[in-house]
Amino acid sequence: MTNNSLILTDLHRHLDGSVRPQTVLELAQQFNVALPAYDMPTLRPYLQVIDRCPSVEALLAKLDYQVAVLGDLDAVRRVAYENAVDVAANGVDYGELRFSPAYMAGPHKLPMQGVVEAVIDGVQAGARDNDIMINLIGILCRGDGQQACHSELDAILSQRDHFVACDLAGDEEGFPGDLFVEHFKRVRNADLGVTIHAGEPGPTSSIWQALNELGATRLGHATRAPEDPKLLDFIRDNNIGIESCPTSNVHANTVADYNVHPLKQFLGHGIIASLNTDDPGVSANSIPFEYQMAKEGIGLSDAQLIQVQKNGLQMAFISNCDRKALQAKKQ
Ligand SMILES: O=c1[nH]cnc2c1ncn2[C@@H]1O[C@H](CO)[C@@H](O)[C@H]1O
Ligand SMILES: [Zn+2]
Repeated sequence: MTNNSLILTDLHRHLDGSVRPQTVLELAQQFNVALPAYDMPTLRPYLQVIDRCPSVEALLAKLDYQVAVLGDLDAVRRVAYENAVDVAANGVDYGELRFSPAYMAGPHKLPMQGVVEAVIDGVQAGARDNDIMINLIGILCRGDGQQACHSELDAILSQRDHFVACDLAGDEEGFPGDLFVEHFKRVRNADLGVTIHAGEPGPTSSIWQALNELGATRLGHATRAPEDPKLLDFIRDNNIGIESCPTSNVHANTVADYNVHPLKQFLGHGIIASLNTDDPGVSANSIPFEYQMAKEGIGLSDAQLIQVQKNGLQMAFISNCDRKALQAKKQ
């Protein structure tokens, strides 16, 4: 389903939502973390979505196991390294991994800057060993509130040169984007890109807010964008990239099924939308699986699948020079 002569990307993948189940189990034993079970068949349904969750919140609750086991900075480095290995194993040439320093540091009260450094270290080593290019996106966890998000941003900016962008994730309805205008001013002043989780499950006003007030040039999900035709036009006319994650949307019940996923409509509207995994640790998905479902479930044509793959490279938070260098690898 993917085209080998084109660069394959995964631009929306939470590093702290992509911890291998086996690693969760091993780290839990290492750090004496209580789990509902210690054998994989019994444990798996707690860690991963079996059919679907009733809501985004229910899906996100499953992620908590993945950070509960991060007992020290070596554990953080390990999951970061394994993330890079797993992205490469998906056949991806260029990946963007995002993570929340506060979410990862929280359970064992690790130093946030140390977490950032350990992630950088692990991802760099994994990318080097697997001959793949990976960039990092820092996440601000909306649910922690304004003050905590400023501290989280401090930790990210302490290693500014190792990031390409910042994102806002978590509880979109409880903590709307208006609370984070100052944070994203700081992000833009640091010359970092902006992508925002919006319109999943929040209303179209949340997407407008991300674009107009936070300065987003990319959107995570935006599954509710089709409710407002003017918004779709705006997204197309301003070359806003949409990071679609169909399996995650079906699992979180923000889209009823693949065959009603808006990706097809985005592409039909001329919007730059790409295919991504979101949280493979809970969804047990991969980039090849997303392309397969885009064809068989969403019903994209072969030409649309090629367009989606090209869109990934076009939307990437990299320079045009890097884009050309990546594409040259394939020729
Ligand atoms: O699909 C999603 N929607 C909104 N927030 C998410 C999603 N997946 C993960 N996170 C959030 O991202 C941070 C970890 O990277 C956590 O805040 C988690 O709740
Ligand atoms: Zn996400």
